[in-house]
Amino acid sequence: MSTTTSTTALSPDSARQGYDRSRPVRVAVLGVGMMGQDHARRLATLTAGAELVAVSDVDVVRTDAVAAEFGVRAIHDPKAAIVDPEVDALVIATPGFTHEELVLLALEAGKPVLCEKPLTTTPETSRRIVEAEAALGRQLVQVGFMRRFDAGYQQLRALIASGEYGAPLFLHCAHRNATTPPNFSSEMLMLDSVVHEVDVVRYLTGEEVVAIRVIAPRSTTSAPDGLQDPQFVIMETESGVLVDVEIFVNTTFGYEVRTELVAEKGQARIGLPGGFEGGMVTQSGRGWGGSIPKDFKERFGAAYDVEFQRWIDAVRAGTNVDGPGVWDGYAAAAVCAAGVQSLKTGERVVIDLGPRP
Ligand SMILES: NC(=O)C1=CN([C@@H]2O[C@H](COP(=O)(O)OP(=O)(O)OC[C@H]3O[C@@H](n4cnc5c(N)ncnc54)[C@H](O)[C@@H]3O)[C@@H](O)[C@H]2O)C=CC1
Ligand SMILES: O=C1[C@@H](O)[C@H](O)[C@@H](O)[C@H](O)[C@H]1O
Repeated sequence: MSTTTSTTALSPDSARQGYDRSRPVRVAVLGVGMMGQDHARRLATLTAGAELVAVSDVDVVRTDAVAAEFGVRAIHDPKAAIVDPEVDALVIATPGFTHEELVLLALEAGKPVLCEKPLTTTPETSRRIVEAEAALGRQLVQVGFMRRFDAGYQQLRALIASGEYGAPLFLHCAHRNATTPPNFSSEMLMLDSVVHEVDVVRYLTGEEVVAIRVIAPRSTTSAPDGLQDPQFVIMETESGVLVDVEIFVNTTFGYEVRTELVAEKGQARIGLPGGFEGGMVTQSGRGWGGSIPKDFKERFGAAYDVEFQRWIDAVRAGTNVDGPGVWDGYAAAAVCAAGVQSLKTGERVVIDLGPRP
């Protein structure tokens, strides 16, 4: 049964003390659109040690409908959900531009957060979160860069780290979506989509991205008017690994995320049909073929599952984060902002992250 709460009394002391670890972590999901509903289902049905207790969305009709579906509380004011004494931890799945305010409130309430990517949409706002968490003196915020939990990316990282193939030289990436939601802007190809490759490059190489250039080729006729799609992104890491990303978000046919490593003594690829996304390659008669995932929920479904389980395990263990944190979110935001600048000017833009608190 769902109940409706519009405001809840602040209880910062009890929230700061953490929760009773003998029971499941009581989680509220803020923003129950496409991803939030998927995460709510994950928490309600799959993640061990978690209990979905509430959902909250500025769209109150949606809040009530999703709450009723899962039999949890509908909290109409997302800020009230953050300080609710019966909520131990939060998943933020609202649009990126809302993340700063919600994450800062969660930090103030002393509650662990799994915030969907991007951490925020500008380096300045992400930096404020980095500083707020540093001032608190403990990690509370994990960022939803789920590719770090994908078996393919984990294998590729281990291969690079082993040194067996020598130093990495190039990473060739392709990131293709079938279609985009309404209002998807040219900047969002960088801020919403390539932000994943920025994180992947940092995760795979263990290096920061120091420069970026974005080239705007001819646009596909399948893209809405005015949308620069595709784009070609070139990044350089600290040691000079060169990364190219074809970002193409209106392919019309399906979802593909590929990464190819070229190293001194070997090469490796992930994301091809039959690879780690679970696709199958078939041969029969005189034909061969495979299937292409429909979208990220299919391609990275297992990665989101692992991401959530490890996050809940970390919250139960009191470490709160087991994956990318606020610095990773900030670094990605800084690279993406430079990418947006480069898209406008066509120039190579150098990135300076400044000191890490
Ligand atoms: N990791 C991944 O692969 C993916 C991550 N995302 C990320 O997930 C987040 C949500 O994306 P979608 O689900 O696609 O968006 P969506 O538009 O489907 O849902 C967002 C929901 O948030 C609600 N909302 C807006 N402002 C709010 C606020 N201040 N407080 C509470 N609710 C608010 C909206 O009413 C809506 O229901 C974004 O950060 C996006 O970048 C999205 C797709 C895939
Ligand atoms: O995060 C995601 C979306 O927001 C984004 O729009 C897609 O391009 C990504 O592939 C997906 O993982």
